[in-house]
Amino acid sequence: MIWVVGNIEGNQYKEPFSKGVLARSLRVSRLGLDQAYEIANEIEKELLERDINEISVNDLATYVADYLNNVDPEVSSKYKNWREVRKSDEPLIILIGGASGVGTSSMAFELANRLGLKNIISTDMIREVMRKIVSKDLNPVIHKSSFDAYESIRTPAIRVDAVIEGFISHVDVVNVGVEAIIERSLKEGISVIIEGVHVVPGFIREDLIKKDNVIMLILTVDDEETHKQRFYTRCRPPWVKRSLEHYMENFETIRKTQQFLVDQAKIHNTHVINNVDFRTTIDSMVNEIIKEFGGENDGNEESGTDND
Ligand SMILES: Nc1ncnc2c1ncn2[C@@H]1O[C@H](COP(=O)(O)OP(=O)(O)O)[C@@H](O)[C@H]1O
Ligand SMILES: O=C(O)[C@@H](COP(=O)(O)O)OP(=O)(O)O
Repeated sequence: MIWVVGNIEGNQYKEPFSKGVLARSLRVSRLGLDQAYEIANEIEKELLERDINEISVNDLATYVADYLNNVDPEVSSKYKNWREVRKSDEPLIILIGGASGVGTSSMAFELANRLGLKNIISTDMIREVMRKIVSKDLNPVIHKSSFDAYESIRTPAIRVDAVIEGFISHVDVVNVGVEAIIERSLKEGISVIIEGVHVVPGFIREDLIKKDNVIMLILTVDDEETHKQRFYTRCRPPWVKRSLEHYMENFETIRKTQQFLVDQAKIHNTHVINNVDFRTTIDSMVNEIIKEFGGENDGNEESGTDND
């Protein structure tokens, strides 16, 4: 057996080498699951052949990076960059916004897998909790979808655009919950991905969004027809209870909310990714995250673990 030795706040710990843990940490470098396991397997074999039965986390990381360098230097560099990011004592707060149907939940799930993060919070669920607390009479807009919230605005104000006004009122309320999750995650040191239509540039408090360990990404589907198709695929499985009709009837207003999100992203310098191809989107997200969190590789490995 090989023991991996690490250090947390001056305390040494030892754990058995796990191919599963190593394979998961390799996935950030765009390796498929099979290839990641294969490489983890090979590395274990090599260590055993060299009679290494105890290795520090840092030495293991260097070993892995060197091994990967022979497989593909780009993969090795991604691995090293991500480890740089994980050296930080701060949790990562990743916010993924996008209009209904563009793929925020699918991409959040995939990203969590790639980065080995364990917490994903959907803003739809935050809204659901709020609906139990705030009655329909008191705040009708959050009892609707973001894109048809305008139908329940009570005040007959003079509106430039009712859909956007409804969207803003809707997001503004749910945003209180989003901020609470960010605050709690920062306080507890828990990395989290928060995803959904209620993640909108310009809405989250400046002091939170400006933190070095908080990043926001906006997904879009620029092509209308592709966007429409996403609702078909999403509603196809027989266990899905969401009505396709609801989204098709409101498709134009959903597109309007997307345009609003893009405009807001421009104003607030938020990165926008056109989510067409699954792998390209994930790669762009990983690259942005590594860039934002200062993981540019200088080639020097020191400390940190991958198991957040
Ligand atoms: N890049 C992509 N390529 C193909 N299908 C995708 C992609 N991203 C998401 N989808 C599919 O589109 C549908 C909507 O995605 P979903 O994650 O539910 O969107 P959202 O949470 O933003 O409403 C799902 O069926 C999902 O599998
Ligand atoms: O309010 C909205 O726009 C959608 C967002 O959810 P996704 O479509 O992004 O999952 O929620 P809905 O009311 O359809 O449950």
